[in-house]
Amino acid sequence: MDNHMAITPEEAASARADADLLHSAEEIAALLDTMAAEITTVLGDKNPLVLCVMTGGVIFTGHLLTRLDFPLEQDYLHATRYRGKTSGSKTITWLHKPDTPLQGRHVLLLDDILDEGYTLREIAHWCHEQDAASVKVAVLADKQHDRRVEGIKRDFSAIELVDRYVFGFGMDYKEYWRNANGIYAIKGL
Ligand SMILES: O=P(O)(O)OC[C@H]1O[C@H](OP(=O)(O)OP(=O)(O)O)[C@H](O)[C@@H]1O
Ligand code: HPA
Repeated sequence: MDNHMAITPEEAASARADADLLHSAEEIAALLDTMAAEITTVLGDKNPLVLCVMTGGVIFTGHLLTRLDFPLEQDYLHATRYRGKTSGSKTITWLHKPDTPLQGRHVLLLDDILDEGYTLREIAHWCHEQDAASVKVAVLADKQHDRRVEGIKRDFSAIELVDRYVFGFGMDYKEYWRNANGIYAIKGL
């Protein structure tokens, strides 16, 4: 079943033209320097297994990893609940689980956004079930509202985001503009 709410490239271009820039690439770069220093303090001697949550986490992961100058291993997983829509279902769909065994590992999950929290809560729960020694969560953006589910918190975040639908730096608007170099908010959302 195709769950995407497809829009045309022209509609995507128009959404981008009307959007508000909330956080520039330069601002994000400086905030990622700070986050990398914090992560280094906590995990720099732990040989962590760093797991990128695809798809949205990919750009954040790329920018952050070049700032982590200590031994680590990297793998990825793909779990999704929005699937190209602007509101998510309460259950997530696993599209890929990491090949690297998690048992006894200090796991660092990297994702673009902590919004209602269903996605990272289920992923963190699964990591604990795999007997990870510890599970930490780093997100580029932590959206501020009172709809967060119980049982999930982030350990590191660069940006406290306003409660609007955003895109850019890995985050999509109907599968477009993950490539936007900054964080933008859709007009009216
Ligand atoms: O905190 P939540 O409300 O659960 O939302 C956050 C999740 O939603 C997005 O993923 P999405 O389901 O859109 O998958 P994608 O990254 O593959 O687009 C985002 O990348 C997070 O993983
Ligand atoms: O605001 C958002 N933008 C893009 N993807 C998302 N996934 C959860 N919230 C968001």
